[in-house]
Amino acid sequence: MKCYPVPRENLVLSIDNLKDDIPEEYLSHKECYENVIRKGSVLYDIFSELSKDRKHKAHQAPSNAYRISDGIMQNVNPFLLHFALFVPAITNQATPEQQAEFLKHGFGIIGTYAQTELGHGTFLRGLETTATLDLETDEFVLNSPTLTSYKWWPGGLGHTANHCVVMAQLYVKGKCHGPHLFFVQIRDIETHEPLPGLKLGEIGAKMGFNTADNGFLGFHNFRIPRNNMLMKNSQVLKDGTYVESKNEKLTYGSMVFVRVYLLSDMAYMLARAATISVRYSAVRHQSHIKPDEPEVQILDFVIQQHKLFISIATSHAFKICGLWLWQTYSKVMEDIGKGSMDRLPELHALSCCLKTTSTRDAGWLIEQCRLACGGHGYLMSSNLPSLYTTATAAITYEGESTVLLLQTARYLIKSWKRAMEGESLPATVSFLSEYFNKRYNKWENTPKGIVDGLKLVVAGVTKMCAESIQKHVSRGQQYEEAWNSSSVQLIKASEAYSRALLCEVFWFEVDKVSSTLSNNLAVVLKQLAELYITYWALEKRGDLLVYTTISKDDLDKLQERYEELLALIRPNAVGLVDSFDIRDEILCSTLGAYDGRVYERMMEHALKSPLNAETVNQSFHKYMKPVILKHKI
Ligand SMILES: CCCCCCCCCC/C=C\CCCCCCCCCC(=O)SCCNC(=O)CCNC(=O)[C@H](O)C(C)(C)COP(=O)(O)OP(=O)(O)OC[C@H]1O[C@@H](n2cnc3c(N)ncnc32)[C@H](O)[C@@H]1OP(=O)(O)O
Ligand SMILES: Cc1cc2nc3c(=O)[nH]c(=O)nc-3n(C[C@H](O)[C@H](O)[C@H](O)COP(=O)(O)OP(=O)(O)OC[C@H]3O[C@@H](n4cnc5c(N)ncnc54)[C@H](O)[C@@H]3O)c2cc1C
Repeated sequence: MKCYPVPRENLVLSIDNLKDDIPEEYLSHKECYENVIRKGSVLYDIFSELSKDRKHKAHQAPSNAYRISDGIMQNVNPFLLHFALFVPAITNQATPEQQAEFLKHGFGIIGTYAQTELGHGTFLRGLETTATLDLETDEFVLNSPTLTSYKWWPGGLGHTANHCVVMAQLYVKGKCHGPHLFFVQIRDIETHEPLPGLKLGEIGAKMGFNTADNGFLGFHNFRIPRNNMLMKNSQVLKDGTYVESKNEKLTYGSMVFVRVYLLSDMAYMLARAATISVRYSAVRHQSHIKPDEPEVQILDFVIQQHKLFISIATSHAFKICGLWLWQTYSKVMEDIGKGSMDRLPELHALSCCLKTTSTRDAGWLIEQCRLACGGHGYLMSSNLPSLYTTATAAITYEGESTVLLLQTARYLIKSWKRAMEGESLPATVSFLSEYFNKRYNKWENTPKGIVDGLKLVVAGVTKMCAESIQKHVSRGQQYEEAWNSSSVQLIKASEAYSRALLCEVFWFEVDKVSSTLSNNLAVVLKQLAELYITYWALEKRGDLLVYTTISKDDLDKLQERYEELLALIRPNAVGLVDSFDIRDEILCSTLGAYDGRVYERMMEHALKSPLNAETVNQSFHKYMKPVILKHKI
């Protein structure tokens, strides 16, 4: 990701009107939205001034913008899609001339990415919005032919964005050419009124993400210039000639960008949850270990360490793997720019399974951090509930988890077949050839031995899937039916692949840099990486017993080593979460503040509840009192 000058956090955090007088949980749905627009507009203005001052492309957010925005907003920024998908879609899918035209207003326009419809989110080839070329007027006519074709979910679409990139089925001279992207203005810049021929609104309250302004959009004979189709990969000429893309999947490139980004995003989500729960566990004293000694810090309970240290390790795993995946993405994008798309399928497969595993793990680990804080973790003021609802939305958006794992499985099966035919494979799946040629080692109780074992599981499950598909086909099913019949195992193969990748990249990246680090830092990072790998070896002991030569004795030794690692990490636990360096104003947690004044902060926050503004609420006199007096004996 390009590094732009970043607004120093303390500059942004010092701006008075970015502070909230009333905690957001006490605002109405509408007040919440208006509050984030107020704060988001201040940020938007800062980023705009910042980029103009430094002659940077005046439409790209600084690299730490997301982190600052998350903290200031204390919820999702309704301008997020402008930066996350609208601008990347234009810069990746439009010609240079179109980019200059569409982005000439820089921060003067606010966009979103309108792909999902009421009736379709996963199956893009089933999208119903149409864009039909009118040769006479040199325009496309956009329509939503059915209720299910209404765009539904795009962030910022309800009341914030005035432009969007729309995914619609392209029709030229009566022929459908499949989903293509179009640049569409949807509101008047001055008045913000929806343009004629459009039906716009927000989709209603959600489990979380309630400030994202997810909206709906319907088209009725809405006209845009022909040049508004993003034409970098495929074109429609003035005479109606359709020039197809070298690879129709290039249209989906913007989704790969966000999936790659989400690994780092989840690292940050987990860093926050771990900071809150570990610091709280150092402050909270509860119960005894030795009956004749004072109550202990709950962080001294080994089971509490088991619940929390995996989150510290996982945050580092996702950060390191996120950087590795970003480098892969950047290289593949560079290759595509030079006309080679050889590695696009590999990138697609990697981004699908790593996005899924990182978002799923972030979800259950944040929940585990919440539960480890007892009742106080259930308070909104702990910020753990909001972290949970924000993180778990990512399991669904940008590609629903099951569907993406099946995409990776598709790649594994194809790679397995190539291995059977003796073809060479990319490094990320070359272990399939080694397995096929029976070139693998006896179990070793070392991080490398565990990584090799996890790869053997992937190969073994992939082989089992290939055989299952073949079995169903031999019984008369079509390939697609056989694929569906084997999908439970196919998901398992992808999950195993993703876990092996995370363990391998985490361990070897840490091992690679450890010689450049101070001894103390190298030791602690290696302890975290070994904890992560050993944790997952124990979690996946069943598969390891089936597919490797691991023994019961090896597993007992791994369990012992795991518990040793918990004890080794315990003295550094608070220092490790402090090193995430997340300021209180961004952490937004009564339980996780740096000064440890948990109980005072909890009471301060409770007193901000509007209910505590008076000792007796009016409802007593209006409703309770008559009933109490009536039944008073
Ligand atoms: C003011 C201050 C603000 C500061 C903010 C700063 C912000 C900074 C940047 C932050 C960036 C990110 C932050 C994250 C926030 C995100 C917020 C929410 C965003 C949510 C957005 C969305 O949800 S957009 C909609 C997402 N939708 C999807 O993902 C749809 C999923 N479905 C699909 O991808 C496809 O339909 C499918 C793959 C599932 C199936 O399609 P299809 O049936 O056509 O595929 P097949 O299975 O038949 O396979 C066909 C072949 O195509 C290959 N393929 C498929 N997809 C891709 C792809 N994407 N890339 C490459 N190749 C692909 C597939 O492999 C098959 O190939 P073969 O096997 O060779 O046939
Ligand atoms: C908070 C949030 C923000 C969002 N923001 C945006 C946005 O900005 N822009 C945008 O365009 N979209 C956005 N979305 C929509 C999101 O991309 C879709 O919800 C997502 O792609 C899933 O599609 P769907 O909701 O139609 O679920 P479906 O695809 O209908 O999935 C429902 C179930 O069917 C299963 N299923 C579907 N297909 C298959 C298959 N082939 N094989 C096996 N099982 C299958 C799924 O696994 C799932 O269990 C957002 C969604 C959320 C929750």
